[in-house]
Amino acid sequence: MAEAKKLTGAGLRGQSAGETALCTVGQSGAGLTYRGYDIKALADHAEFEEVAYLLLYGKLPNQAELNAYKAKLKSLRQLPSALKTVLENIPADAHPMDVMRTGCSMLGNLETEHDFSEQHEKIDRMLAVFPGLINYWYNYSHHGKRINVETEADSIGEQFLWTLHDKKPEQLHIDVMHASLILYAEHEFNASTFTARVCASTLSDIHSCITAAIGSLRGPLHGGANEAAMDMIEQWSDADEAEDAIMGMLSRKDKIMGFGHAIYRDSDPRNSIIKAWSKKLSEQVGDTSLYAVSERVESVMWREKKLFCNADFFHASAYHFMGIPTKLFTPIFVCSRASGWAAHVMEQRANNRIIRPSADYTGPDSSEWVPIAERS
Ligand SMILES: CC(=O)SCCNC(=O)CCNC(=O)[C@H](O)C(C)(C)COP(=O)(O)OP(=O)(O)OC[C@H]1O[C@@H](n2cnc3c(N)ncnc32)[C@H](O)[C@@H]1OP(=O)(O)O
Ligand SMILES: O=C([O-])CC(=O)C(=O)O
Repeated sequence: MAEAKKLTGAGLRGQSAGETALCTVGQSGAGLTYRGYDIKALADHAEFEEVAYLLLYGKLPNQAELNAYKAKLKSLRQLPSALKTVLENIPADAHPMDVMRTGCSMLGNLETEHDFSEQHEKIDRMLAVFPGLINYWYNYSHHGKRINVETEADSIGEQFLWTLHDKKPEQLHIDVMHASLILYAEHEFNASTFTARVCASTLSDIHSCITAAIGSLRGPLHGGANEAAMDMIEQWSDADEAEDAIMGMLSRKDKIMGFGHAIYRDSDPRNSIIKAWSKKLSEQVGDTSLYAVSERVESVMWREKKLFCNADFFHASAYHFMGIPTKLFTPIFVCSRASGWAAHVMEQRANNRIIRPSADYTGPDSSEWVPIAERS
């Protein structure tokens, strides 16, 4: 069994900041479980909605419960017209994560959570709405098209692809989306989830918690790494060119996006799963460079730095092969992680104390007041 990574130093590394029954990350150096279920079993066998239900309702659904849950999510997809108006006013060059953040916040204005007894309703609504929300904005701002978001799609992943391309997606792509959304659904006290929990600890409303988490996920050191990885790998036309470029980046001490992890030591268990899907998709589209480039970057990073791909790296090529524009990669992460964030918000609310750590003061001992006219 691999040893767990030694966790010390800045960034609260290695400090327990609370309890959770939702997820374990890297306890044996590599593993990932949601409520005790291994990530590989979930990604191999479950639909995303089963996993969302597991996180949000505490158990795997039976068939009748799953059918009812999916039917409910399907019935909650429509976008309020005031939300459409807001989306239509956001420019095409806005960052799609800013669109998600604004869209979530606007939904909170229109359908405010007045009482925690409404939390499940509000969460299900967000899960149902998010794919259509981002793709409504994308299609309107980029193609001048007002799409119908009330599709016949059977799942959240299918809904994302359907509303993006305005047509029913093929089965392989739906299968990839289930696996991808499952891999991204939950990850213990990562930065965005912790953000959601800090917000929840003030007894704020669910839309504020999720909006805050979206802002936190946006950064390239967290969810934004899948887009940054794509921007990097698409510059190279073959594996040798990629190797030369990576060697140069390492010599300049550049960060290589999609590699490394705050908790895992020698692998991220999500990588081999999304990598296998990326390979399958590359074969389907007849790709001759991007997958080979990605594999070479992976082997050079391990050879040179013992750094491994995290969940984001092979998501880049997988999403690209499905015709998803790079700027929409991180919003897909939101469509998935909203389930984990919301489960953490509910867990925090159920056993709450306001999160308020201390700081080690490093400023001056004492400063003497100087009237404004005498200041330099
Ligand atoms: C879904 C997700 O959010 S997964 C994470 C997505 N983020 C990325 O892919 C961004 C690239 N990766 C990183 O920036 C980091 O690995 C993080 C933010 C994920 C983790 O950060 P940390 O916990 O501080 O990393 P860690 O302590 O393991 O770093 C050890 C050393 O490896 C280096 N290192 C870590 N990751 C990378 C990388 N991707 N490229 C180059 N060097 C790296 C660090 O700079 C550090 O070097 P130093 O000791 O000389 O300062
Ligand atoms: O756990 C982390 O720090 C980041 C991560 O992989 C995730 O949120 O999925």
